[in-house]
Amino acid sequence: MSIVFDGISYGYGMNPKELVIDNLNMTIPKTGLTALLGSNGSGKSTIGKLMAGIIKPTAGDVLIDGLNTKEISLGEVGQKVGYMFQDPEKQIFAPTVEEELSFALRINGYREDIIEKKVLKALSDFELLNERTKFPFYLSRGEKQRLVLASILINRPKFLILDEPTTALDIKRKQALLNILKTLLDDGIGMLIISHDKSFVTKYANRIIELKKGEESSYAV
Ligand SMILES: Nc1ncnc2c1ncn2[C@@H]1O[C@H](COP(=O)(O)OP(=O)(O)OP(=O)(O)O)[C@@H](O)[C@H]1O
Repeated sequence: MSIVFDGISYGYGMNPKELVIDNLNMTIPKTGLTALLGSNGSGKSTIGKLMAGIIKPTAGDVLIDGLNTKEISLGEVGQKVGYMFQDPEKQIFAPTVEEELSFALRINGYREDIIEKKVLKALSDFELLNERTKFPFYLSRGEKQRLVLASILINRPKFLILDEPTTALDIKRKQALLNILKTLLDDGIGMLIISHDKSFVTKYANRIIELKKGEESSYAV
């Protein structure tokens, strides 16, 4: 079980000389924590989006458990890989916290009593019980982030990509997030964390990938 980048190139523009990722080959194990580090603009978020199937490679293939992201739907990728954007606000759509949590379950046809149970557990696990009926826009940044994480995890993906999860979190909130991630890792959920915050990610990372202009050098820790 792994996520494989097989000869991946990606460019946002039409000019082939302006590739952000140029013939990248790497395998990311489906368990443990992989940290993806690199300077601004080196292509970290682009790699995250390629892994989550949000964008498709210009050349090469991204294989998730052997399935090519070009050949499966975004929904199918989403059942395997959850992706938390750099800015959590960009992925909150529902008018209340509980509807944000139940949205995907309803689409996937779960019974109402099961949805109720799952939503209650998520609210409790992520300390959002008091926010249940609130308009998500008014939540604090930390609460928004917990809501997004809870909404992703309620669909039970096997792998999680977190893009700069510690931006704007204070030390207490960073520790709270680390505790959540540690529990997920112990439950066997694999993770890729994109970050500038080396001290945060290296705390639990099994493997570090450093990106330099779309080339990777990786080492185990
Ligand atoms: N939607 C887009 N359209 C055009 N160019 C883009 C787009 N998104 C990213 N880029 C460019 O692609 C390059 C890589 O961006 P990416 O966001 O993947 O880097 P990053 O390593 O995550 O950067 P940061 O650490 O600043 O978040 C940058 O030069 C960026 O300007």
